[in-house]
Order: sequence, then C-alpha cells, then structure tokens
Amino acid sequence: MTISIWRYSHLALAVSSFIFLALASITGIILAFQPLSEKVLPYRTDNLSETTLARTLPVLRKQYPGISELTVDKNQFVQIRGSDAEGKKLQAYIDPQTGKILGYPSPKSEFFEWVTALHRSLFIHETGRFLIGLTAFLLLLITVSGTMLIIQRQRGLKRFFNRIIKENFAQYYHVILGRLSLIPILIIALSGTYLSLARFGLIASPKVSAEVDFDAIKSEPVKNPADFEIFKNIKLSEVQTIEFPFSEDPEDYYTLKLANREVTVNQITGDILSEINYPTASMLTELNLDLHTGRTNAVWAIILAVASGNILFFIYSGFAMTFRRRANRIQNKYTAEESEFIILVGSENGSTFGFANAIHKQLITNGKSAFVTELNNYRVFPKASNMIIMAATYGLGNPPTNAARFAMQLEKHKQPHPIRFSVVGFGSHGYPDFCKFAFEVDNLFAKQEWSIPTLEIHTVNDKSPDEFGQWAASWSQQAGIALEIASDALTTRQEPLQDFTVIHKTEVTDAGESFLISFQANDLTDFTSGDLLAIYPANDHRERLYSIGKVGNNIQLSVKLHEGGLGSEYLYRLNSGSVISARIVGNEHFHFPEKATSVIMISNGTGIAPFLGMIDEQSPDANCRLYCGFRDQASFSLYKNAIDKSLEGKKLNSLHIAYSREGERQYVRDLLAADEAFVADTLANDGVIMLCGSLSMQNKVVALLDDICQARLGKDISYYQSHSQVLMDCY
Ligand SMILES: Cc1cc2nc3c(=O)[nH]c(=O)nc-3n(C[C@H](O)[C@H](O)[C@H](O)COP(=O)(O)O)c2cc1C
Repeated sequence: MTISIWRYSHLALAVSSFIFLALASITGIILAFQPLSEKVLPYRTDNLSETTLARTLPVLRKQYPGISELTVDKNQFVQIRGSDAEGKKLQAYIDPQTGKILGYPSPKSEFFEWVTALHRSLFIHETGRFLIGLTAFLLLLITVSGTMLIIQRQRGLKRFFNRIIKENFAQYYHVILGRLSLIPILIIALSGTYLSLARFGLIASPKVSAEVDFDAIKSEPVKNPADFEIFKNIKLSEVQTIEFPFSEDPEDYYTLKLANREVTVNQITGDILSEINYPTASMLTELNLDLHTGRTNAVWAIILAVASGNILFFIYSGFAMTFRRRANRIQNKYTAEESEFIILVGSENGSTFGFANAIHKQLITNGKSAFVTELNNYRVFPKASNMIIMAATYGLGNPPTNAARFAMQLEKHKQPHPIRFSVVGFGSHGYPDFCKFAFEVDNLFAKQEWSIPTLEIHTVNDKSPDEFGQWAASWSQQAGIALEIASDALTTRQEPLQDFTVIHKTEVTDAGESFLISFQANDLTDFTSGDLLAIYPANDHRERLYSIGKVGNNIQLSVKLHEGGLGSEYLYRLNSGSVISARIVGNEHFHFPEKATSVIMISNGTGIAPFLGMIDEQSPDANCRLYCGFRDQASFSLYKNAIDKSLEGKKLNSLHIAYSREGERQYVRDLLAADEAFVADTLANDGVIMLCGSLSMQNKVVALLDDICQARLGKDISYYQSHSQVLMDCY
C-alpha cells in the first residue's frame, strides 16, 4: 500500500512541476558553465591562504595610492578599484604579492545574464521568482518521495545501494541515476528553496555594519600598516572586500569585510575600532549560493550540471514509465455481472495488464463474454464459470497495490456456484520471494468451497512471453478455447520440432491403466527430469505435454491411457522404432534441486514419472524419500522393478506407498500426515518437497503442508513456495 502512496505523490509532484523543472534544469546546466568559464581565466593567484594583509596592503597602497577597494572573488581573483597616478579610473586583477596587474575585468556575458534572469525569475519578476522557488521546493519533495520509493523497492535502507533488477531501460536508469544523483539534487533543491525563502524575506537576514565610536579614535602611536597586529593575523583567503581609508584623516579607517565578520581598523594605530559578526542567516545565504551555483568549486559546478541533466532524464523516464503503465489500461466490453470469464489482475507497473488484455481480447474474439478487473475489485460474479488470476509480487513478497484488499474481499464475497480458476504468477527470480503473492492467492482460491482448479499455479519469470505462452496453451487446452495471442513471442510452437524414436513401450490390458514409453533423443538434445515433452498428436495447434523422467539418456514418460484421449491414444499406438516430431519444453522450476539437504518426492499415479528419472540420476546415499499413491499394487507394479533397484542401490532412502483401493485405503496425504515432524524438519533444514500428480492431490497435500508449516514452523507454506522449497508440477 505504502509503495503506492509514495509513488502517487512522486508522480503528482513531478506532473505539477515538470515544465518549470525542465526549464530550471536546462538553464541550470548552462549556468554551471559560468563558473567554469570564469575559472579558466588567468587571474588566479595561489597562496591566498598564506598571504597576510600586513604583507600585501602596504605594497598595494604604495603602488596604487588611489586604491579605494580590494575584492577577493569566488574564483580567488584579487581585484582592485580606485584611480591611477593620472587620476583615471582603475579596475584590474592583480597579483597581491607583487601588485602586478594580471588583466582587466571584461563586461559580464550578456548570454549568462539572460540565462540567469530566466533561471531566477522567468522574466516575470516576483511571480517568476515565486514559481521558481516553488519548483525548488517541489523538487525537494520529489527527491524525498523518490528516496522513499527506492528504500521500499530495495526492501530497506541498508540495501539502498544493492543491485537493481533491470525491468526496462527507463525504470532501470531512473533508479540507478536517482541513487547516484540523490545528494546533489537534494542540495540543489534545499539551497534553491532556502534562497527563495531568503529572497522573499521569510528567512530574515538583516544587514549589519560596524558602529565606530569616533570620539575614541586615537591618532597615536603611529604605526606602519605592516606592523598592525590585525593585518598580521588576517589572510587574503578570509577577505571578501577591503575598503581603504578615503584620506589620511584618522577618522577615515579600513573596513574589512571578512567571511564571517566585519572589522574596522584605525589607519594610523592599527587599533580595531569595531567588530561585528554576520548573522547566521546571512552566512547560510552565502553558503547556499555557493552550493546552488558551484561558483566556488569547478568540480562541484560540473556535478551540478550532471545532476541537472539527470533531472531532465528523470522527467523523460518517469513519463515513459507512466505511459507504459497507462497503455495497459482496461477496456471492458461486457460488465462483471454478465461475463462468463473473469480475469483478475494484480499489477503495480501495468505489464501484467498487457498479458491480461491479450487473453481478454482472445476470449472476446472467440465470442465469449469476458471482464478484466483489478484483484481489489473482487466481488460476486453471478455468471462466471471461469476465473483467471494474474498476479505480480512486490516488495517483501507483497501484493501489488491494486491487490492489497483482495484477501479481505475474497473472504467477504462467496461465489454462489462452482467456478474454475487458474492462477498465473508474475515475478522475477531476481527477488528472494519469487511469485509469493501468487502462491498465496492460489492457496486462498483452493480453500474456497466453490472453486475448482483448472490448472496448477503457473509462474512467469521476468514477463517471459514463452512461459506465459505455455500457460496459455495449457489453459486453452483445458477450457477448449483456442487462444491465438497476437505476439509471435506468445505462441507455443516457437521452437522447431525434433525427431524422437520410440525405443520401448509397455502394454496395458484395459483403458484407464498406465503405460511407460521411452524415446531416444538425438545426442544434441538437452533435457533433464522434470522437463516436459510437447507432442502434437493431430499435427495441428493442439499440444499435449508430458512430464519427462530422464532414465539412462532416454526420455521416459508415464501415461494413463484415456479412452478417446488425444495424447494418450496417440502415444499408445506407437511401436518401437516409430518416430515422432515433438519438442522439449524446459521446466526449470521443477528440476531436482542442486543444493537441497534432503528431498521429499510426492506423487500420485503417473506423476511418479519425473521422480523415476530424478532417482535414477542420484548417486548412492542420496537423501531422497518417495511418497507415492496408487490405486492398488497392480498399478504400482509398472514401476516396482525400477524402484526396487533404486532402493538396493541406495539412490532412494525410503519408499512410502499409499493404496487407495486396497488394504488400509490410504492417500498419499495420510502418509505425510503420519510423518509430519519429518516433513517440518525437512523444510526447516533447507530441504525441498516436490509434488507431481493430480491437482486434487496437490490441493490436499498443500493444505496439509500449510497446516504443518503454520503449526510447526510458524510460517505459511507460501513462504517455502516462494523460496523454492516446495516445487509443484501437477495437472
Ligand atoms: C520494486 C519491485 C519489487 C519486486 N518484488 C518482487 C518479489 O518480491 N518477488 C517477485 O517474484 N517479483 C518481484 N518483482 C518483479 C515483478 O513482480 C515482475 O516484474 C512483474 O512482472 C511486474 O508486473 P507489473 O508490471 O504488472 O507490476 C518486483 C519488481 C519490482 C519493480
């Protein structure tokens, strides 16, 4: 929720100020070159911090008897004014050690004057100054809200500078450059705001000037200025201006305007006549001017120019992100009340809407009534028969803003009739809690009395069109609705098909029984247990997917023969030596874990297929347990030999079988409930639980696992799901 409060504030502030901000940034970049262009002039003298007034003033007075003022500017150029020996006006840069003239000031650049006026007041005087001051203040708020957004995105201040995951160019560099230029932009905004407040008198900075008691002025002892104590103690680097006495009258004195105070000095005795410190507000104004203009330091001036350039980039990239989000807005043709298909979306940045809209469009093209809305708008959908939930995950595995109220709404609104549902999680493996919110949504849906799962939860990493296409193909198959998603990237048959030769097939006596079929792939085909084999039985768009067990170097499938089943009948008709065209679909989320301390494999029926391969690939003393469910011993007999061999070779630690039609008539869930402590220990010690089989088995087992996790580990199962400790591939 909070992510969006900061986001909306950030956006609202940016929208309300971007024109002035762009203008101030462009002029700011130009103005940063003013100090740079001045600093390259050859009037700078070093050693100002070592040159005392006692040393330099007598030299200058002797050489320029008509000198009236000396100034040390922000570039550390020393300039004198007065009149020369012929009484003509003198204004020159000098070397304070020798008094030598280094050059003469040229008139100020009209261009920089023009840009300065535009930068300060937009040529509309006080109104312009006010608008620019307001813009500086808004920039301050934008910087603060932007910082909060980065802290939330990075999940804490400590991780502020951690790696950023690249979602797209605009988003990535908005954050990267935002972090890098945070301090300079904050300083630009703060100093600009301060200067405006000071300009409008909201920060009082009274002019002070030293009061001299003329009655107390002495005319002896007469001293040489080179011996004045105060002149010996003050260096040129501390000086802003020195006003020289107008005449030799004792009542005319030196006025030294220093960085922090003003001092008047008797020109005959060297006594201090008065001394007054500047108010803090005036000093702060000077400091803010230095910081805002970069006039004292060339490197800082360059940093300011780069930071101003970044502000322009933020305006562009911020709008690019906003337009991207808005481009995916919802356009419904049917109402929620009349629609049969409901697509619920949880999205923060809008990309998930793009996927949802593609499906929505296809359903409408197929003549279906479909309605897309945000998860927060969940309510009773009187005519719905199918729900598709597409949910992204944010922050610490949290819901996006438009899904934050979903859990509450789901509890509140019970659907009056059964509805099939399928959850697609959008996330990124770059974050620790991969698709956590989608797993939570899936579990919540599964618990509803009215809900019927169409497919197991499907995840899409980094908006992968391919992974989304896989879900779309499976869903389309289940729903019997052809989805032709426009983008080529979303089509399921992207890769060329390969030839696979049947090398072995077992026989069945009746439909409803299962058989094993093994294929030889060519040497270059890369696959592993848990991947899927996509076959095209009718050589058309209809695709059937089977879980692969890699046994030896072959692909082994376990298939239940369905009467009239497109895929199973096609496979059963094949004989040794038959060649089919198919393709391997990588299914990374269901590969045997590389680093798990121990693995519990849970299956029912033909779901054992990938586990047969995974077990076959283990080395002796592997820490794997298999819990599997079958109808009866006869159904298990198909796999018995392979499993017995694995037990003997210690590739499998232990085997637990539940027969649903024989003996104690158990389900695999009952076996797990009996080993509850072991299950909890496995998860607590970084072990992994893998499930393959029917969706109804999955729902029951997940519900049990959730209870175990909550009771014994104090966490929801979604925590372990999002940490890849519970892997599922059910159908
Ligand atoms: C700030 C931020 C935090 C994210 N946090 C997670 C996360 O915890 N888990 C995850 O799987 N994906 C995370 N993601 C990835 C998004 O969920 C993913 O990119 C999704 O496709 C974005 O969808 P949307 O554009 O509809 O919001 C995060 C992305 C961002 C930008």
